[in-house]
Amino acid sequence: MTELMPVGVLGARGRMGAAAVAAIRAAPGLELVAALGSSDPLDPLVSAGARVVVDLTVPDATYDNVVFAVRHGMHAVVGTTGWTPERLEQLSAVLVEAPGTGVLIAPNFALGSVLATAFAATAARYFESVEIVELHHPDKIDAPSGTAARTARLVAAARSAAGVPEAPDATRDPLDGARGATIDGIPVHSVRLRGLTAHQEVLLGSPGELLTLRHDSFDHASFMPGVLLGIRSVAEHPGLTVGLDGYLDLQTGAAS
Ligand SMILES: NC(=O)C1=CN([C@@H]2O[C@H](COP(=O)(O)OP(=O)(O)OC[C@H]3O[C@@H](n4cnc5c(N)ncnc54)[C@H](O)[C@@H]3O)[C@@H](O)[C@H]2O)C=CC1
Ligand SMILES: O=C(O)C1=N[C@H](C(=O)O)C[C@H](O)C1
Repeated sequence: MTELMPVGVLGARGRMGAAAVAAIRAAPGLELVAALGSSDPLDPLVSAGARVVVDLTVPDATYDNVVFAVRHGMHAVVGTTGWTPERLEQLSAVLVEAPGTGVLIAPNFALGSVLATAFAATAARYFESVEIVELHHPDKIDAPSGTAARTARLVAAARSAAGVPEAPDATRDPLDGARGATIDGIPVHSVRLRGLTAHQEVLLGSPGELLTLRHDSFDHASFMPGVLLGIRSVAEHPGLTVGLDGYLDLQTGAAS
């Protein structure tokens, strides 16, 4: 008989956590052994024998949760936002002490979003201007979204590698916030609106043309295939992987 993979979920009573708990329960080959909330200690992950911990909590808690998992020999699949380049560096140092342990930090588990970000990075060097608009439900606590931050960083890196000059912008003395936040030189605008779930547009403009790359998650179901792929693949990817694209061959769409 094939052994089931024991999985623990942190943030199990949140929007994403509750959806992940249901998806794991329904997934062949996986066994939910712990479903913990904000007031629970983390020890049950260890006593229940979780091999993979899924973190879907809040930016303030996620780093400590992941370090706990790694130090106890568990792999981690993380959807929580708030991972700055400095935090990622700190986590990489922790992982050096735990060879063989894998951590996936995935700002977005929806395949369409992962593809849209990759397309944006590919297109970025060919346009004079790039701006990002992300639109979410008003219960989201972070802004800009983790997806927008990662998209901006990848777009900026691609433009810098190709030697693209700064985007033109004649604005003088704007009202605070009018031009959005700036991540690595890319303007990012955040909308919070009742009725929305998770949406992003990358606008790429050159004289006489506009390319819009838009992705919409209408339901948390969009994230679950990516969560399950992360759980099933993380042990085969020791060290730190940022972005679900690290587990995909985007040329063929297959899991690597
Ligand atoms: N990577 C992806 O595809 C997605 C990522 N997210 C991100 O996931 C995170 C959670 O989002 P939602 O579920 O919408 O938020 P939510 O607010 O509905 O859920 C967060 C849950 O975590 C719990 N929590 C807080 N601290 C905790 C701790 N130390 N241990 C255990 N549980 C703790 C809260 O009580 C709450 O139940 C956010 O950072 C969000 O941006 C959301 C959707 C998709
Ligand atoms: O909070 C959310 O809802 C989402 N958070 C992630 C992010 O910040 O990018 C992923 C998705 O946009 C939904």
